[in-house]
Amino acid sequence: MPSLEEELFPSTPGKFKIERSNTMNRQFHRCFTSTSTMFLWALFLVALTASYLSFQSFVDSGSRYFSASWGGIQWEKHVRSSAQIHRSGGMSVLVTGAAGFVGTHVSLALKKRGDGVVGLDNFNNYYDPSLKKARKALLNNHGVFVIEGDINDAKLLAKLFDAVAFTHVMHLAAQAGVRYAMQNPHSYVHSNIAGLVTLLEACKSANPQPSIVWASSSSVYGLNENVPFSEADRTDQPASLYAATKKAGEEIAHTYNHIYGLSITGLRFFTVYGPWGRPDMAYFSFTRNILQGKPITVYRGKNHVDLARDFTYIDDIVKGCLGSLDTSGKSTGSGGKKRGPAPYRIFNLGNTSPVTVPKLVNILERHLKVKAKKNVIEMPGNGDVPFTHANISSAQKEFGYRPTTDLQTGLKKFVRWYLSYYGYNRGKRVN
Ligand SMILES: O=C(O)[C@H]1O[C@H](OP(=O)(O)OP(=O)(O)OC[C@H]2O[C@@H](n3ccc(=O)[nH]c3=O)[C@H](O)[C@@H]2O)[C@H](O)[C@@H](O)[C@H]1O
Repeated sequence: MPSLEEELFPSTPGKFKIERSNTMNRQFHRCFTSTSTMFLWALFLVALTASYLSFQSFVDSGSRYFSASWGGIQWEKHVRSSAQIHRSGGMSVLVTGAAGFVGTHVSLALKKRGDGVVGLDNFNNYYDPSLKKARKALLNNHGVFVIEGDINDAKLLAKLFDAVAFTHVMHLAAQAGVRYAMQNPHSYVHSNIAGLVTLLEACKSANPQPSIVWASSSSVYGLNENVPFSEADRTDQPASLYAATKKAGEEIAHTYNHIYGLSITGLRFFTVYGPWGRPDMAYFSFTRNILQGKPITVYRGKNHVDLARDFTYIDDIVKGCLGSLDTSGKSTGSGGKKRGPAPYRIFNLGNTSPVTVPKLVNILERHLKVKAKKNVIEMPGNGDVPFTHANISSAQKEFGYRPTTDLQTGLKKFVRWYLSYYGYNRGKRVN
C-alpha cells in the first residue's frame, strides 16, 4: 500500500500506472478509496490554508490596531481640522517630511498665513529623531497635525486624500545627505525613487488632483562646470547616488506630468542651513564639535583648492517654496486621466554667492568665540562636488525669488538657536 504522501505527490509517473489485473472491482474500489482520500486531504488542506490566512489577517489587523499611529474617527477629525483653510483663496497642503528641517519651516509659514497644513513624516533615525519630535511639538503648538507614516504607505496616502481634498502637496520627505549614500544606498532608492512614485500615484488618482512642489537638489548639476549653474545646464553627470536619485526623481516627475496632467514643480535647493537644521550637515556638526573641543575635518579639493557652497538661508528657501506653491497652476487630470497639459517647472533656489568651507569655519569661530581644531584633508572620492553656485533668474522672474540673508547673518541666527536649544558646550539638549 503506498503512503498517502506518495499518493498525493507521486515521485515517479510509474506509480500511477493502472495495473492490468483481472480483478476490476478491486481496482475500482481502490481507485474510489484513493479518490475520496485525496478529496478529504484536499478539503483538509483548503481548510488549513483558510484558517492560516484568516489568522494572518487577524495578526495583521491586530498589530495595525496596536501599532498604527493613523486611522480612526478622532484621527480623521485631527486631519480635517489641520487641513482647514483660514484665509480667502488659501490652499490646503499636504507636507511630506514635515518634521524635517525645511518641512517644519514651510509648514509653519503656510499655517501662519492661514493655509491648511497636514504633515507627514516617518521619523526615521538617519539623524537624532528627538530633534524631529521637537519640531513636531513646535508644529503641534501652531495647529499643524503631523502624522507618523511613510510615503511608501499607499493605503495611508489614499486615506489622506479620501479625508481631505488637498489643493497642493509640498513633497519634502527624502533621504538626504550626499556622503551617506555610500553607506546606505538602498535608503535613497527607497525614499527618493520608490517613495516618490508611491506619492505621485496617490496624487494622480486623487480627485481633485493636487499641484505638486517638491525638493530636488543642486547636486543634480554633478560635474557641470558652467558657472553659475542654470536650469538649462546638463544634469546627466551626477557625482553621487543621492544626486542620481534626485535626477531620477525629476525624470519621474516629468513622466507623471506628461501622462496624468499633474502640475509639478521641482526645486533645486542649494545647501540649505539655519535654525532647526540637520545635524548631519557640515555647519551643524562643525558647531557641535567646536563647542565640544573636538576636531573638525575640512575637505579640500584637488591642487589645494578650497571647496565652496552656495549656502542658502532657510527663510529664503521658505519664500521660494511658498512662491512656487502660489504660482504652481492647476493639475488637469481626473479619475487618473489627463484632461490637458499642466505646468512642469524646475527652479534653482540658491543664494548666488558661494562661500568656501574654511570661510564657513571662520564665521562659526567668530560667532561661537571658540577656535576650531581643524584637520584639513583632501576630499575623498565620496560623491562631493568642488563647488555650487546658483543662477536664480528663473525663480526671480516667475515668483520674485530674491534671497536676502548672507552666510554671516544666517549663521548668527543658527548659532543663537543652537545655543538656546542644546545649551552651551553640549551636544545634548539641556531643557
Ligand atoms: O545642495 C544640496 O542639494 C545638498 O546640500 C547639502 O549637501 P552639501 O552641500 O554636501 O552640504 P554639507 O554636507 O553641509 O557639506 C558642505 C561642505 O562642507 C564640506 N564638508 C562636509 C563635512 C565635513 O566633515 N567636512 C567638510 O569639509 C563638504 O565637502 C561640502 O563642501 C545637503 O546635505 C544635501 O542633502 C543636499 O541637499
